Amino acid sequence: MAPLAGSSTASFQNTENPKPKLPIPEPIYSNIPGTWAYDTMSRRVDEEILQRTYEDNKDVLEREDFGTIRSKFDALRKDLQTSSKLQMLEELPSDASPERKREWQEWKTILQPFLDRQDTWLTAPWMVTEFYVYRRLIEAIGFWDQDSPGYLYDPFVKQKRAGLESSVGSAEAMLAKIPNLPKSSSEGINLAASIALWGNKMDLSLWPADASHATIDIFSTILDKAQENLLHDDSDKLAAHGEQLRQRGGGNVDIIVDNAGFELITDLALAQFLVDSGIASSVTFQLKSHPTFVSDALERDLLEHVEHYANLDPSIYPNARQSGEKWETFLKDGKWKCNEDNFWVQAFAMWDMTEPLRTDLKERCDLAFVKGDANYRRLLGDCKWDMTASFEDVVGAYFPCPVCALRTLKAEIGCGMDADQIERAQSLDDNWQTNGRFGVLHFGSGASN
Ligand SMILES: O=P(O)(O)OC[C@H]1O[C@](O)(CO)[C@@H](O)[C@@H]1O
Repeated sequence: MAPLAGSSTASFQNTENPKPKLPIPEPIYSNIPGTWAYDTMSRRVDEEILQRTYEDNKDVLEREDFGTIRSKFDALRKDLQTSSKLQMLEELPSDASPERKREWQEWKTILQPFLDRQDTWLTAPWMVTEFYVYRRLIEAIGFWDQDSPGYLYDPFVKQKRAGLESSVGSAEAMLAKIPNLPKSSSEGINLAASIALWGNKMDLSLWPADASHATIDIFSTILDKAQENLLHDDSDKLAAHGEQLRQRGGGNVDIIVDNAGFELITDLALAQFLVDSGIASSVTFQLKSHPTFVSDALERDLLEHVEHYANLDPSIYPNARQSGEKWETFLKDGKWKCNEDNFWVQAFAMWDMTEPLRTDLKERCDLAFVKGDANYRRLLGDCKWDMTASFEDVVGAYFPCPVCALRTLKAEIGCGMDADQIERAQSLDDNWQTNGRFGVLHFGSGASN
């Protein structure tokens, strides 16, 4: 089934923000059988992700006081199973805080064009519906409702903890490398970035975690294949920019974080290197404001990861323990900061970044690392760009500051890859766009206005 005529709304707000330099193509829809987007929205989210969420939270979901939450959770699953029409989020109580009202209004802005068209879960753009699943889950839980038994309840905590525990074995070997990386040559920043890039392969929404891998160093094998599996590599540009920041005494670097668990440990390792090398005088972790996409990290996850590592047994995990202690100091000294923002859990294209976040990045941030597949999809507005279209013209042209995307490919979307690399990946692997085997490192200079 082709997308509905006139349904190409990739940009949900009419902001004055700078836009990509090239004409914006159609977004991805999830109504074409055989595509990964279709499988995700018609089956995977309900049968795998929400089913596992139910199993992980069975003890609370079957409690009497969770009755209303359970009904809303089941209703969400039913809506997905029947691909019903989208509906607006529930109205807020009149005494809701300005923050909640604003967040609700932003979702209204996102959803209204598709509510007007009576779109279903499959006919609205994929990015909208996939983010909306998690927002509906948060609504069902009553995550922000102080009177709800689900107040601030994280349904993914069990998986995130398992991911944290199983990260240690691989992380011990990886963290041993970080203090020894050369600080002023491109080799150091390139290896630290490569570690954070390939950390994105270890994604719990695709490959659920269990603690049984806690002593196995799987990641070394992944890193061995890093260069071979990279389909675009701007690490020279990244290193040159990093060196400029280092020479002027260090910049403000942000990491727009993706998954908790092993990937987050690789982000902390990157941030450690950035501070130790003098490339960054401060690192801000941009984190999700509510549980989403199963494994995406909140501030509390980050703090829990740091604490876990700082308390590891030093006779078994000396390097991981030492890093954990160092990370605690960075947080205490204010060299590392955490910032949660609703924008990171919304389906806006990144060129429609909301305020005050956009102005903050524009004025304060000297380099933003954008981690993972879902964030990358948003960089591209989840639109079907020509895969060879330059990253600078698509993202570098509008992003509010210099930007480096570190992504393993998990969705049928991309840009900035040479045709011969695309052909190589196609010939090696039928599922090259979605199975996380291949990665890209893109650098964009950012909009000047
Ligand atoms: O954790 P990441 O890298 O953002 O990956 C999550 C993304 O991957 C997928 O699971 C597949 O595209 C999406 O559902 C989601 O956009």
